[in-house]
Amino acid sequence: MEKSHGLLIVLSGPSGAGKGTLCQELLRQMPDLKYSVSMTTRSSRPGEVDGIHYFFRQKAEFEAMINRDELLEWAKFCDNYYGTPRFAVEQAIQAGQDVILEIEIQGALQIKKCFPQGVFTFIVPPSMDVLSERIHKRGTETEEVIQKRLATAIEELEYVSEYDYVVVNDEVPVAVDKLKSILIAEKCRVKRKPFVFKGESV
Ligand SMILES: Nc1nc2c(ncn2[C@@H]2O[C@H](COP(=O)(O)OP(=O)(O)O)[C@@H](O)[C@H]2O)c(=O)[nH]1
Ligand SMILES: Nc1ncnc2c1ncn2[C@@H]1O[C@H](COP(=O)(O)OP(=O)(O)O)[C@@H](O)[C@H]1O
Repeated sequence: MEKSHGLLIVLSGPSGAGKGTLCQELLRQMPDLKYSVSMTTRSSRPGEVDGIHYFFRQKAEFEAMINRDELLEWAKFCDNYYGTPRFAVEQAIQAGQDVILEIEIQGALQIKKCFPQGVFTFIVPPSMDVLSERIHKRGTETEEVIQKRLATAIEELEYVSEYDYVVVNDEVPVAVDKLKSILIAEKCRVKRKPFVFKGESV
């Protein structure tokens, strides 16, 4: 059988919903899955490593990448730029590897336009109180930034209907099992429209 393209999995959800936690566990359990390392202009948090968690870049460099069309999608979120480097994702999918993108909604909607065959999954917390509690406990942002993110979260929840799947992150193992089930089912689909990459004709 001819080798098919990999899956493009898009994971979104409010800040503190648990995307990073679930993604890390999913990658541990599914080591063939490739994590797309995003580019951002925000400062690194303690423990975050350039090139592993994000590519941390200055605004000018980020804007130059936008101008060279080197980002598959990008968005401004809470005063910083975030974007997906195009090359690594396209190369992996073309090689048959499944790729996971952990991105916010504006970016996910851009991806949906160019790759509607992606698997769009939204992570939600069990409640807004739990979200607030988790984001405070994480302790990585100032109170001002936390409040901005919680306000943004309420707007973000309106977009669940744009996604194919929604997973409530109550218990980590349960939510990870759900994500795994989604991926396994998606990989068993009989029909999927092929990806058309930049510069290729349909
Ligand atoms: N559009 C887009 N959003 C991204 C990208 N990388 C990360 N994000 C999103 O940007 C938002 C802020 O991320 P971050 O500053 O790491 O905060 P956190 O979600 O609270 O851990 C989250 O919703 C991320 O999913 C990207 O490449 N593109
Ligand atoms: N199911 C869960 N139960 C309890 N705490 C969780 C759960 N999922 C994530 N957390 C914690 O909540 C905080 C936010 O999770 P994180 O993965 O950083 O969210 P996001 O990447 O969506 O911003 C972290 O401190 C994480 O350890």
